[in-house]
Amino acid sequence: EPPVPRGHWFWGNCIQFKEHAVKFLLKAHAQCGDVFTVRFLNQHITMVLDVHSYEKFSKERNFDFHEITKQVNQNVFHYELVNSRKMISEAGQKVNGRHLFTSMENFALNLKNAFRDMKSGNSEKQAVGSCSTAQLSDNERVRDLNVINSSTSINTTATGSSSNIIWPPIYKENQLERPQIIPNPSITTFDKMSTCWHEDDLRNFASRTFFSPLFYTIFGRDTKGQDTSFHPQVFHKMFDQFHKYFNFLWLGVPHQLFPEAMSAGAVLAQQPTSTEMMAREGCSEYIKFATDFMLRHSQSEQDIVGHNLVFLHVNYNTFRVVYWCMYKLMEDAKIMAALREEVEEVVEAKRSGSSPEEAAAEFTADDIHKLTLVDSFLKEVIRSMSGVFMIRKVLEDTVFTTDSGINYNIRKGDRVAIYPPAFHYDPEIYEQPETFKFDRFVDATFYKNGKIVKHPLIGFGSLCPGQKFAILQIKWFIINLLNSFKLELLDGERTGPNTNMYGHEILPPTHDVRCRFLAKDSPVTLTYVNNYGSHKTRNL
Ligand code: HEM
Repeated sequence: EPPVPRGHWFWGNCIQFKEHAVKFLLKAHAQCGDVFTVRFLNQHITMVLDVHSYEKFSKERNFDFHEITKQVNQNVFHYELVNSRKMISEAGQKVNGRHLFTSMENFALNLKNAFRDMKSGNSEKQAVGSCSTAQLSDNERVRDLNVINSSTSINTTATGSSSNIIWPPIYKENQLERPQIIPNPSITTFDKMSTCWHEDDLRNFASRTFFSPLFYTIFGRDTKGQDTSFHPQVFHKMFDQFHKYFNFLWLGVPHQLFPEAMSAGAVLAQQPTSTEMMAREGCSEYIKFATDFMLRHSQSEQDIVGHNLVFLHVNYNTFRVVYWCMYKLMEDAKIMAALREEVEEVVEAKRSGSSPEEAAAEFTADDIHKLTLVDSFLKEVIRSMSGVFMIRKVLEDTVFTTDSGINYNIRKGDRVAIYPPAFHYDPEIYEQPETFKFDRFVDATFYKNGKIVKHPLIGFGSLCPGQKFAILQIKWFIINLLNSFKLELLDGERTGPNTNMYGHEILPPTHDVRCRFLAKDSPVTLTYVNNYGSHKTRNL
């Protein structure tokens, strides 16, 4: 049986893990070997800390991921997905193959709009939604969404005591009784932001340039063009608040202990009905498929709300990576200069038209992937910031044979995990793992125990269906960002990953930083070209 590292008689290894998961696991590995079992209160997780055993681990049929997602869905988002294996496997195809390119095309359009709005000042119109108390149940009536119109802050508060707020909200059987989201008339416009530098919190800047297009790519836009509480900036703010408690919630600690998470959850539950959602312009194929699937399996509107939030939750990882990309570019002038040079060179080579106004450059997915420094930089961000478990439930007593041929008896009912951050910070695989080296992955091969590591970067686990889409989105964002903006940190502003949050797919920062940015004059217009031919053209 795998050995067990020493821990507290009651907490097990909780405290060591919370202090610094990677340091604890690397130390336990040195003492116990490649496979050992840690204990969190009464839950046992067997860690397979051998990078060469990754494929065997991923392919072991008795190690099941669905039991884990079921736990997250129930404990955090309060719903159960009927026929979940089929649903995830079929929905996952909606962001892969030819769908990858159409999804990307939608994202690129939304990104273009977000950048255009940033420059014209439109993105600073913060839509504000509040529920009409006449239309709401008692539980919903206590929520009042106040969004302060400011370039730097959105303040969403729930009036009434938090104990009045119920998460998950209780809907009546009639699906039309879902909370109505009403248009909010208070919209403020701001001056154009071109021609001068603007200061902002990095989260806010990243939210307006990246989270907004991400949100619209998933949920589309209201065809009537109404601004409501179902708005990217409101959801971003609330998700941030909700996510702080994610590790506790999925382990099963009751929501009631976290009033802040409950009030955020109550706001996040205010979504269009499934019919309204599917009619939204640009609603993703993934959401449409999943909603239709769930309706066919007689799932409730509340279940669909829960699923929408799970989907936003997985996409939120992409936002977190983008935050770190922006930060790392600004933190080191050398990195900024090197990536800017690579992007400008490619854009210049591709640009057409003689005057700046006519200048345009087209990129296919292949073109995007050819930028080797952008590629390496993104991998380095994922290496240094991922915090996720690749965790499975053990369905049957299993003899697991590591790559080096050692057998371990793994018990049915336990959990078993690979911990990618422990590989990502293994000094034998990565020289000076604590140092951020943006070009680390250029033409690089990594070794452990003298053998090539086939999968040195495991930030997406083995099952994430969104990996290709996320990578393409982020690279395209970086190219557009460098093409359109100059950006820098304000003096003395520094942050780092919050290592108390290991367990999140991508670590959040310990605190936010202030930055300033300047929209470039007449940047080259960048267009993403769908390799498979635009679905928009095909539909004509
Ligand atoms: C940088 C961005 C992302 C990161 C770091 C990330 C990471 C992960 C990880 C670590 C897992 C668990 C996989 C495993 O244990 O083998 C996962 C699962 C999943 N991810 Fe992602 N992900 C990202 C973006 C996305 C996007 C954009 C989508 C959708 C378009 C997505 C959809 C999913 C889904 C549906 C699952 C659950 C799969 C299942 O239940 O079988 N992810 N992701």
